[in-house]
Amino acid sequence: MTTLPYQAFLFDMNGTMIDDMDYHTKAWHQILNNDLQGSFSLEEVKAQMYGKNSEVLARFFGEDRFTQEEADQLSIQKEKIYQKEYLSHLKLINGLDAFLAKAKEQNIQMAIATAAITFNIDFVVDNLNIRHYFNALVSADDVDKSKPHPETFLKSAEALAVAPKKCLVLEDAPKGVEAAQNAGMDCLVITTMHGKEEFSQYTNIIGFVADYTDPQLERLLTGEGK
Ligand SMILES: O=P(O)(O)OC[C@H]1O[C@@H](O)[C@H](O)[C@@H](O)[C@@H]1O
Repeated sequence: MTTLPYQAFLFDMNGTMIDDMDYHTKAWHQILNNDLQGSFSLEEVKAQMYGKNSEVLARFFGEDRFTQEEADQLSIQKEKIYQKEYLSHLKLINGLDAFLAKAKEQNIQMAIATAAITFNIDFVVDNLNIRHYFNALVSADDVDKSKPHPETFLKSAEALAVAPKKCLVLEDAPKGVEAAQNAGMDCLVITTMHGKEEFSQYTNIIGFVADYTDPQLERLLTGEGK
């Protein structure tokens, strides 16, 4: 029997399972500038919007600007804008449906490990009818610190009862790859929003793919090498 290189796949969600990061950038841009009277460019927003929504708000306006309640309200407000704009475009990245089905057949444990709140995970998994593929869902609501802190990935590995070394993280963002590296996990990068050159400082990357039809992915499901 061939041994598979990884026992678990930990999927980042936004930008990795669905190609929606432009919609997050625009929703943040609207909240930060129109509702909160900031003056941030789309480029600044794109570079700084990683992690939990409360962390993003603190990064732009400082730790003391909002109470937890205000931050939670702004977070929901931002996700409602995002969901309304993105809904008619919502679909899995090419080839992911077949990849999930094959991984499930091979008994690979799978989790969604995201900085998004549960409200957005539900929006994605229920509209796309893919909840049954996942053995664990770890959201912003489940961790103290989000990416690049390793907590999201370590909690996911723990929930699946798989050692970090046996987990492969699938990510699209540099801060997510950094979180995987901090968790002692290998990472496969999906180049939806960030180019290969933006990841040069990381040592845990096993490959770059544009989508899930890339033949490189076969070896993860067949056990031929790592
Ligand atoms: O960890 P993931 O799945 O890439 O999600 C990240 C995004 O999740 C969104 O909900 C946040 O508002 C974004 O700011 C963040 O970049």
